[in-house]
Amino acid sequence: MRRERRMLSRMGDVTQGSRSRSGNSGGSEGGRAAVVIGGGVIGLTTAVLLAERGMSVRLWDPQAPEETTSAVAGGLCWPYRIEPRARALEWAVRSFRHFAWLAEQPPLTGVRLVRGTMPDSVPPPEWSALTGTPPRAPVVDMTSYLPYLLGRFEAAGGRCERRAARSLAEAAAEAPVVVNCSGLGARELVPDPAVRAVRGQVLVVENPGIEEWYVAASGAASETTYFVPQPFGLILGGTAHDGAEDRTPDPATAEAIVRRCAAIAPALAETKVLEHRVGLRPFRPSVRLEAERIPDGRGGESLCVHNYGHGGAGITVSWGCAVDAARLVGPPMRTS
Ligand SMILES: Cc1cc2nc3c(=O)[nH]c(=O)nc-3n(C[C@H](O)[C@H](O)[C@H](O)COP(=O)(O)OP(=O)(O)OC[C@H]3O[C@@H](n4cnc5c(N)ncnc54)[C@H](O)[C@@H]3O)c2cc1C
Repeated sequence: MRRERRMLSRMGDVTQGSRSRSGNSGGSEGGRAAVVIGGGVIGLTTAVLLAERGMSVRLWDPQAPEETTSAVAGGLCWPYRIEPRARALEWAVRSFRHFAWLAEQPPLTGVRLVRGTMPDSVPPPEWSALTGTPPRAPVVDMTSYLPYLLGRFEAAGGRCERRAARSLAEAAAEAPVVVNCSGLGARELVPDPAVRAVRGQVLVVENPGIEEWYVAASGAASETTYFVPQPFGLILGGTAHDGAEDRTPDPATAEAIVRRCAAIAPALAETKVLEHRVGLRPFRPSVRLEAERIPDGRGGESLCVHNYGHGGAGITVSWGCAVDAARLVGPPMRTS
């Protein structure tokens, strides 16, 4: 755990944030208390960081991690379908460093550094400097990684509660700090009409021996062609349909994905399909990562830090965004 703290402090000093002027003290054992809303990769990562800084953190989500959009993701760390580009790149670069460290313990974390090809895109120099040429990027097995994050959160004293926040005020009534990582749920919770779903469909197939990832995806195209090797099979993708919300896999779409991938790797034409998956990317024209003060329902105020709208790159930017969210939360101990 000490090594993890050292690693995070190298990513950015998270103890120098602004001081809270919260009227709601609600801490435990002298530390400040927080409710994190949302247990996908964004909420879990942020909750880990806050709990490891000594805050008393409760994580609210009516769903288990394996039911989230985060569990559907291909798991390749690459800044795709996320805005604003420049900030996303900074978050991705900082996250890369932490993922590279997690990749030193792949069976535990589910993170590996894997070589691949992206024929259609010229990555920004900051990204190429990290990934090399040809690129070697983090590939995250979400079936291992989400439980790893959960274990790390609980080891740091965090508590998971299977409950939905009906409003931000409900959470504010229970803690001086609320961190809103509700993804697509922010549409209703905030409410924020700028958040919209970008539907993605993928398949998991038996891997005929492919060890490198391949991605042909332009930012705006609704059909992409990619495969990502994972320990449980090869993920084939994909689609990106703006505003579509049907979570049922479409057989014709699945066939078209296999055809496109087989045009690149012919062995994929005959491979056995293990699973169909659909997820809704929580897209926003600009990720919302900022703080505001909200009423706590008792005449005081709580600090609310928003961290949502990460579109097609939530895993890729998760650690960088969590560090910025922690800065906005401020120091772990109560100061007023
Ligand atoms: C097909 C597909 C492939 C993808 N591939 C990649 C990839 O290779 N690399 C990458 O970086 N990204 C990828 N993504 C994008 C990535 O999955 C998302 O950006 C990421 O999962 C967003 O994480 P999140 O935690 O914000 O949202 P989610 O995982 O959706 O979690 C949000 C959680 O908030 C909870 N919630 C909502 N409202 C409330 C409330 N009122 N109270 C309590 N809880 C609430 C929900 O129940 C949910 O569990 C992919 C997405 C899809 C669909």
